[in-house]
Amino acid sequence: MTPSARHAAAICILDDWLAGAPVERLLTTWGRQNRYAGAKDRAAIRDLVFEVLRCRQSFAALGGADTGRGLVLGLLRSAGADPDTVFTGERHAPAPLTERERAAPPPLTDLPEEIACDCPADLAPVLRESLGADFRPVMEALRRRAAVFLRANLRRTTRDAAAAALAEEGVETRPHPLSPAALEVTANARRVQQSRAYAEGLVELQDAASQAVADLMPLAPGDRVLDYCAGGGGKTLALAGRVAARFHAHDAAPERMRDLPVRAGRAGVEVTLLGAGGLAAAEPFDLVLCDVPCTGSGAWRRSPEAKWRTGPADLARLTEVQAQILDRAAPLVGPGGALGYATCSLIGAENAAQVAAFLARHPGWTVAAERRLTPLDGGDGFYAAVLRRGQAAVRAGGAPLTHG
Ligand SMILES: C[S@@+](CC[C@H](N)C(=O)[O-])C[C@H]1O[C@@H](n2cnc3c(N)ncnc32)[C@H](O)[C@@H]1O
Repeated sequence: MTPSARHAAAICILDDWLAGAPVERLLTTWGRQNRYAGAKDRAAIRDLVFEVLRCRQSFAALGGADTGRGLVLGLLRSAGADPDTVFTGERHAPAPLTERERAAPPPLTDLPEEIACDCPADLAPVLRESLGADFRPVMEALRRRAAVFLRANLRRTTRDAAAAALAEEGVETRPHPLSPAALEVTANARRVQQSRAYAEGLVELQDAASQAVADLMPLAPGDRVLDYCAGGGGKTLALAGRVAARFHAHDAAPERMRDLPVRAGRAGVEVTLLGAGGLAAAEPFDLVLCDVPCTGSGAWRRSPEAKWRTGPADLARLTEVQAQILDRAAPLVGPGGALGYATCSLIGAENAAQVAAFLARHPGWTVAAERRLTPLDGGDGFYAAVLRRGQAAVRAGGAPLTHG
């Protein structure tokens, strides 16, 4: 496909997305309906669509319309490309620009801050309040594509040996400071899943901040561990990469754990899946981690669709679910054990305020460790806390914590 044809495909997909369809379904359907397009074309179209979604508001302003054409025009203008090289009207290319579309766009510096930095209007107040002085730089960081991170499976290899194995297959990486297991892919990320290192369980795809969250959880050999909101098991496997313990995974939607047995097999770890009925028989645990459902605002670079489809009503519903999960998980923690709480959110109501509300409902629990990460730290935005019954509070680095 020519670059123009790829942009034309992105315009169609974006129009359908604006009409309400989910982006992943649109991309899959487009691929099925256009079999002539090769893997490189599909990847390029996906990249175009995702880049637009990360910057929807500013691109709509630059392109003069919140439509597929307007957004792609805004994308080209933002990149300093000449739109006439794409909007040629030739076969499979978008129609030439109209006079109205040719009108000079407003400079980005003249746009309201929330539009210029692509912050959704509905959640802007809570994001501003939660991020303080970091609001603008974090929102700017969320406009850019996220790096690809790997977690070296330290039960099978070292980080250096995993990097060397990947390099033999052309995948270049460098260590990332957020976790002792984290590697940032610097070249040929698309080859990772076909690599031998991946097939043999030496590495897993996992954001570096997500790894840092797992690192914060207290864990000793032989511990009984429950990942209460396990989903695909990213956190379970990151914990299992640290020590030989007894790992259990649960999820209110058990079908979300369907890939976990295969991933655990590849990593060489054993994970027992527990349904709702199995929890009571398996407790108590030394660590119960609640990686709760959240707005995902810390991961909007990877899931930019959510940025425009999550609002205050979702936030209210999610904070209720988060509180319920903590209340249900806390009794599963045995004496001397820990309750872990994690979100990939940047919003205080889902993070420190959620933990503070739990402490208010459950006298005797304290915060033993806490960490807040934003994309300015390199990975996704995450919040994590470790709660214990009746212990003095210390921050992850050892400094005392105060809670209002
Ligand atoms: C953020 S995702 C988990 C991601 C996963 N821990 C990982 O690292 O790959 C949150 C998960 O919580 C599950 N969930 C939602 N409500 C729940 C509940 N009441 N109890 C347990 N799990 C729940 C969802 O099905 C979803 O899989």
